[in-house]
Amino acid sequence: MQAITVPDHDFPLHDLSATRRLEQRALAAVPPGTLVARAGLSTARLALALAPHARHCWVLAGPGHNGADALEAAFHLARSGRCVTASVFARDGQTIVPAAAQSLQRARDAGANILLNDPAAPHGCALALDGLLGIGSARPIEGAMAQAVHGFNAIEGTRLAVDVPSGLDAGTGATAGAAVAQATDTLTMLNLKAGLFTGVGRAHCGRIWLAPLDVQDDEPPQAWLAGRALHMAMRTPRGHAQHKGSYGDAFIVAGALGMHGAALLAARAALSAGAGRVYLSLLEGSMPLDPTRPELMQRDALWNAGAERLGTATVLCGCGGGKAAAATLPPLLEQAARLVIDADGLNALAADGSLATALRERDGRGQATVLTPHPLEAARLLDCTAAQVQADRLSAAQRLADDLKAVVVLKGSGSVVAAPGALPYVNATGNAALASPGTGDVLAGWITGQWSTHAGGGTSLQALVAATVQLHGAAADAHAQHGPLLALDLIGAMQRLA
Ligand SMILES: NC(=O)C1=CN([C@@H]2O[C@H](COP(=O)(O)OP(=O)(O)OC[C@H]3O[C@@H](n4cnc5c(N)ncnc54)[C@H](OP(=O)(O)O)[C@@H]3O)[C@@H](O)[C@H]2O)[C@@H](O)CC1
Ligand SMILES: Nc1ncnc2c1ncn2[C@@H]1O[C@H](COP(=O)(O)OP(=O)(O)O)[C@@H](O)[C@H]1O
Repeated sequence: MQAITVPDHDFPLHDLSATRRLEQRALAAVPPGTLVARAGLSTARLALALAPHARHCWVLAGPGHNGADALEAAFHLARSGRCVTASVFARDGQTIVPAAAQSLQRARDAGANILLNDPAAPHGCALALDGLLGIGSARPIEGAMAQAVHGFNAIEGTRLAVDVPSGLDAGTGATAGAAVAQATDTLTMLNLKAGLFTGVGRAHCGRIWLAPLDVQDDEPPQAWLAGRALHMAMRTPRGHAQHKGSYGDAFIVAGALGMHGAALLAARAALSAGAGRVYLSLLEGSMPLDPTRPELMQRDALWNAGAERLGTATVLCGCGGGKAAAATLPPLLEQAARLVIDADGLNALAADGSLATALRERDGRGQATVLTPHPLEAARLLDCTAAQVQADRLSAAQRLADDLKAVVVLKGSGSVVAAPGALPYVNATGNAALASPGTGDVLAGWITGQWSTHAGGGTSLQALVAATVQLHGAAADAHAQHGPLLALDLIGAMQRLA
């Protein structure tokens, strides 16, 4: 059993079809009941480690194998002297699976109190196990089972989800319905399911643990949980004889009236990421020199700098750019060798099909592009709703990457970094301290600066972007106990970790 935080190396993530194939092969390889026995024992061990002093335990069990795992854990908890109430839920006339019936009998024989369709939480319980639904969750949870979920969520203490928090789609990280378990810990079996790490997955799972159940995970992955090695690979030492020209020019094309702060955040982030020279070109109005960052240079209309300069620079367009961003895109799409498009640059792309066509054509000329949409910006690009994007973040990001021939960061909890024809990364760092204005500008600026320093290197662009997303989140994780992280402070926090 291992806690999954940020893995050292990229860790395979699976969708539910691959999980089912793995489960079926594993079941066929061992005597009946073996996997449920292992899952139940692992669950009980983790529960006792997390809540060693809990006397009263509440085990919620559904009619399927998720319930069987939980009832097997109930047996071990009762046998270890805990006072266990196991509430089993099944529709009228529905029989629970044989494995669950066997474990139920063992739990009852060990002294557990068994209740049927009773959602009331026992008094004084400091440990609750959610084994209502796992990967077989098929529709919104209703009725007594929904009440039990709400009762589970109200337990003050350890709330351990078995395999998957009930009501969460472990393939996508979306939920159906209002009743969704809110765990403090989730012990997932056999493999890591992608939906535990993106969308609302992390919010519902709490800490994530993996119990491989002695089964070799040999299914090809559908995505990677980004490992720490990605960021480490970006930490290339500066050569003794290198000069600022070795780290490239970054052009920041951003900042409409009233939004100059966004432009400044992006420019400062590009500078802190290591770009050799950072030039800021405001889209509207003017701004005095930044006295605390005199290294920044301002230039007019850099989008008209011509093919020679744009062809060697790394350019960011967007970041508080307002409607003025649209007019800068035709020359940038045609001439910029390396182009990051954020915020209003993305909205301009969504509004004008000819810009999207120009974006697609860049790939054929060997010009690379990074797009950094949040879910609503992604929805505009995909011509759907933000809810539809959030319903399956991995495939939304992949569709955008494949269609627009760009590396795409779909931002939010568990950011997805997709590239055409490659498996997406899911980022394992970050938290709601990042839900503060301007942190996206910092991300876009840092990607631009980082890319500028690696412009000639062999690192894959997708890996470089995923490494920056990881660093951005890690800075927030280091700050997690201190409330929102202000965007300017985020730059300093990233610099300390870089
Ligand atoms: N097989 C093994 O040995 C291993 C299995 N493992 C474990 O098994 C889990 C998968 O088990 P599973 O396939 O039985 O599905 P599971 O999540 O229990 O749910 C299906 C049941 O729920 C019902 N149901 C569905 N939706 C519902 C709703 N909204 N509201 C109410 N009921 C609903 C549905 O019946 P229905 O009502 O749809 O007819 C069906 O009865 C997996 O997550 C892991 O924990 C692993 O430990 C490895 C070893
Ligand atoms: N709950 C969260 N968990 C992880 N990352 C988050 C969370 N909320 C926001 N973020 C990150 O913060 C950044 C916000 O970007 P964005 O929405 O563009 O904000 P802004 O436009 O104000 O800069 C993104 O990188 C996003 O992934």
